[in-house]
Amino acid sequence: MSGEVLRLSDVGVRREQSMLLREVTWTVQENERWVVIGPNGAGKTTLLQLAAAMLFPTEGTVEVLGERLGRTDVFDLRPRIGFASSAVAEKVPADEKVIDVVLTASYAILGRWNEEYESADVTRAVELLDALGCAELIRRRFATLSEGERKRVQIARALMPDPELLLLDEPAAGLDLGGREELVSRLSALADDPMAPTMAMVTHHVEEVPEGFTHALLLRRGSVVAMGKVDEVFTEEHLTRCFGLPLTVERQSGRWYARAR
Ligand SMILES: Nc1ncnc2c1ncn2[C@@H]1O[C@H](COP(=O)(O)OP(=O)(O)OP(=O)(O)O)[C@@H](O)[C@H]1O
Repeated sequence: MSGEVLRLSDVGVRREQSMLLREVTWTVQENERWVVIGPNGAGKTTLLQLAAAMLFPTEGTVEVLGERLGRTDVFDLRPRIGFASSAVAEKVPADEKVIDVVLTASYAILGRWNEEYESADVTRAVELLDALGCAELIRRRFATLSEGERKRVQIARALMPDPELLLLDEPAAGLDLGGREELVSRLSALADDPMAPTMAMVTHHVEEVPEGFTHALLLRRGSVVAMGKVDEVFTEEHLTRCFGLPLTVERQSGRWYARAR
């Protein structure tokens, strides 16, 4: 794999008359932690779905973990990728127990049936839930959890198969201030963990970028506005262009803040 986890070359995604992404070229190296940021409708989820091998490009090429989409069996590739998104969470059966939401990721399925799990799998699921502050939720039904609790369980599920690439689509969406801050701090700890997989996270807000994230890609209307090291990308000029309004941007104690000028 030569240290390269993702390579998109001149990628376009077309749906009917619209280009959801155009001429996107993006490379992610092993151990990098990326944030993909942009306004509503910029194409962030579309980009993450390509990285998750859930979508094929209309133009250009996508290589994930050394495998070229269109020339590889995505059913072999997907278990190597941890993907947490509200679209995945919506597919969890209403009466599924939290422990099973995490355990079933070993088979890349949603909804426990008659599969057998080794005790090592159960131990790993419990440890991951514990690390994400969900130890007391293990026997609860997923449908009864709060939004913040669900987000943390989804991240535990995404980590369960020990993925080489972890993709998080808006992990802090819908959380209150306390929930957001707790999640950002857990993601920051994960970003600092040298054993954690390469990561890419989608968000609308620079305030949600955890300390320890190394790179950023700014998207607007399907095109890349800027990409590279976070410090070089999160400038007033770039973020103003990305969100289409004049912004003041500050960094304090490793976190970023933006407001309209
Ligand atoms: N099947 C489709 N046909 C036409 N347009 C589509 C289709 N799917 C998505 N789009 C449009 O593509 C654009 C990009 O969608 P995408 O979900 O990737 O954006 P996003 O940056 O994740 O947005 P948000 O921040 O609002 O979640 C949106 O304008 C969306 O309406």
